[in-house]
Amino acid sequence: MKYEDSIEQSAELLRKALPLMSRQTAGLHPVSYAIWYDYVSNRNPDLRQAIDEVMARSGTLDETTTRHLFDRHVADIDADTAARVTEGFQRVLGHMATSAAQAGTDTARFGETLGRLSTALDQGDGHADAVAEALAETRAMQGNMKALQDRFDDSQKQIMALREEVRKAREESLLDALTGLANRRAFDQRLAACLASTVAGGESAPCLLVGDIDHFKKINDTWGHPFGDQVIKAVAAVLKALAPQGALPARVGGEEFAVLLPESALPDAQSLAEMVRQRISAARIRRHGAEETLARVTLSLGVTRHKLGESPTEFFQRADQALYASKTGGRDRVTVLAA
Ligand SMILES: Nc1nc2c(ncn2[C@@H]2O[C@H](COP(=O)(O)OP(=O)(O)OP(=O)(O)O)[C@@H](O)[C@H]2O)c(=O)[nH]1
Repeated sequence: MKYEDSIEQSAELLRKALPLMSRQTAGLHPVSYAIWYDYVSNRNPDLRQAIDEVMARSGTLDETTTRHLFDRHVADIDADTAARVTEGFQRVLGHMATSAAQAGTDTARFGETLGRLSTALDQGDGHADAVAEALAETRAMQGNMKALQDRFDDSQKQIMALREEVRKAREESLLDALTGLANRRAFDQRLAACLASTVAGGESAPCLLVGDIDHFKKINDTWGHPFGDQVIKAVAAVLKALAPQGALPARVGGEEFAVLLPESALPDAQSLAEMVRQRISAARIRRHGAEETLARVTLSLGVTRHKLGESPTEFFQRADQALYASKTGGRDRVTVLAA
């Protein structure tokens, strides 16, 4: 879920979320704010459905359910960021609560003054004084309201900054830091979503390439770990460059890669794997700061096509079997295992 709302949109969503939050038995805190914000924004269908189901069943969200929904549908970010953001929301909402209480006090005081003035006017005495007092009170009230508005605006900005932090953390949690490719977590999520939306028919189906750098341990042992990292980055760059639009190249393990092709014919997936293999085998990776070039780096690959109804694990395992056949068959090759 991405949070890219303008301040105005965010304020509007906040206005919609607050009354919903306040009707629950769970307290008014950042965790409940986060789920109700997503609920009213209508962009998290799974969360919305889950909340609707709980509400239909029990009529309210308690603390445990609120926390559970947050963990499950909103907070897939690391614990440190979640703690920092939670604390930030706490501060902002606390600030807003103080402002709202202050507004209540000011309004009550203003009401009392007007009441007193109205009585004085009814009794017909001290008109001039009463009008002057009313004017002064009105001005003071306007000043207070302006200050209150500024504080709300400030709180909104802080909320936006916190949301941006969550968005970035979430994005980073799906990327492999070394290569910038999708990481295993992102790959698993996309694979599951892709298979869930697959329908029968036609030549096209999800296809999967998995690749593993050959004799990588030897590369590390001979040239050192930093150079091993450089090789991993070079392989990632080839995958990134050759993956067609819509495909997801990912680093799924230390020296293991995968490319998910959501809709492809098996021969096309095979050609892509062959192209990747050739490009890597033809490349010569130079050590940073060194003149000599390295002996060839090669990649073994396995390719398969999804069988309708098959789980992500079964699908991946068959691609892995194909990869294993490439390894045992001599490496630097592509093996295809049809479904
Ligand atoms: N430099 C570097 N090495 C890594 C990283 N992750 C895993 N490795 C190393 O990758 C090596 C994998 O070696 P193995 O699985 O034994 O296989 P291999 O030497 O590649 O041989 P084959 O796969 O059989 O061709 C291990 O030595 C790991 O330490 C990483 O991020 N950077």
